[in-house]
Amino acid sequence: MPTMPTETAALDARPYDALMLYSFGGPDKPEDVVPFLRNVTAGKGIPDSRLEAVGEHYYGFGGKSPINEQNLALKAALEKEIAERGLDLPVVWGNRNWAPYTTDAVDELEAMGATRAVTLVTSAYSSYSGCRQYREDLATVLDQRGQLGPEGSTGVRFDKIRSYFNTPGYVQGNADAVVEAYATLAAQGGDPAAARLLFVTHSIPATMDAASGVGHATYREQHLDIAALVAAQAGERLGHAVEWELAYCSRSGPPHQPWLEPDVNDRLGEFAQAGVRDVVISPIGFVSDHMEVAYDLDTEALATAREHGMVAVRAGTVGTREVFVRQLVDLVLERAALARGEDVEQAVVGSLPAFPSVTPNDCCLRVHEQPSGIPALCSEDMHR
Ligand SMILES: CC1=C(CCC(=O)O)c2cc3nc(cc4[nH]c(cc5[nH]c(cc1n2)c(C)c5CCC(=O)O)c(CCC(=O)O)c4C)C(CCC(=O)O)=C3C
Ligand SMILES: [Fe+2]
Repeated sequence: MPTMPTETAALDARPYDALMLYSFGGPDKPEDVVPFLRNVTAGKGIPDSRLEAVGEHYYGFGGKSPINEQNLALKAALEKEIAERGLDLPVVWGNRNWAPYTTDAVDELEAMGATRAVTLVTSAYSSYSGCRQYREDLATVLDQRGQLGPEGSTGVRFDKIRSYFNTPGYVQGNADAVVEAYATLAAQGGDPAAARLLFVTHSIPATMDAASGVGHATYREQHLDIAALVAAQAGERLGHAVEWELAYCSRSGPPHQPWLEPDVNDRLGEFAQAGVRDVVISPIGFVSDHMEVAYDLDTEALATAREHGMVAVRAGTVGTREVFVRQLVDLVLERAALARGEDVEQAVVGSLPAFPSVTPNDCCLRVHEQPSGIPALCSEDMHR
């Protein structure tokens, strides 16, 4: 193909002819809640009591999770950024647990004649839940469609961009949101200079955290690495030191099973006991204000803080912030250059290296050294 100057930008996404935005999914209406929860929890050993409670969280929001609209907004923002760069890369959206499902996205890719897609999952960190589970589900769906061979897809090929928690755009987007939250705290009569910064992410079983550390830092370590950066960037801009720590939300699983701790509510209680009155909560584990944020933080954790008489503000998620969307498109182009075999400089921040986009075969298992037997795409053995 001749490289005419007007086509230069458009060629940058080669070999990809589509971008797949791949997310969790959530119910759109009350009738969806139970089937959605069944999809999420099939074979996961989550107690019925927890499922009933989570169902109530959704019903409290009219049976509708905000996540689908947030993904549509992210899709639109990506399309805009892609168009502004003169790239020809249609975006399709699919979810693991609700419509449009993974298989719907594959149908759409086929209908548009795509042959090789680059995948962007809406999880910034590497663990079973944010990395391998997506790759397993994609392989399983291809298998159900009769499109899985020993090296991966025999139909549309799928690559993925690397985990992006330690990229400049992700960290800056979170730091911007934290700075804004400190201003809100001051406007609400809080004392920003005294406020603690409590980062929050999704708790996972301790065994899953251990398994997340094959070939790279664990899920917990990934958070600690960039939390330090977000706090330092925010502190510099606020003009005072920021004391921070990491807590967890949304624990499920049976009570005897260890999950990452402390729980955000427990930690807020301890803060109150220690005389801390002002808190900024930064949900660095999540990319949008979906139910885990809207319920577990905005409803539950903020109520806990109020009960203790604290002034607490929840910082935003990166959502569709420009700095984040630009970063995602940069990562798509970086992945494309890697696929073309070019030498590319991978932008990273913090002390950890760029995470792999073709993972070790035993990357992010549910349990260390216990392969599920379920094939997972985008690994050394299954890179198609
Ligand atoms: C690390 C992580 C993220 C963050 C990364 C990312 O953002 O992807 C995340 C995101 C999300 N989790 C979500 C919802 C749920 N997660 C559940 C259960 C679980 N999550 C886990 C982990 C994670 N989950 C784990 C280890 C379980 C136990 C089951 C298992 O071992 O796999 C359950 C079952 C009930 C319950 O146990 O709570 C639900 C309903 C939604 C949708 C929200 C909406 O609808 O707006 C989103 C974005
Ligand atoms: Fe979850």
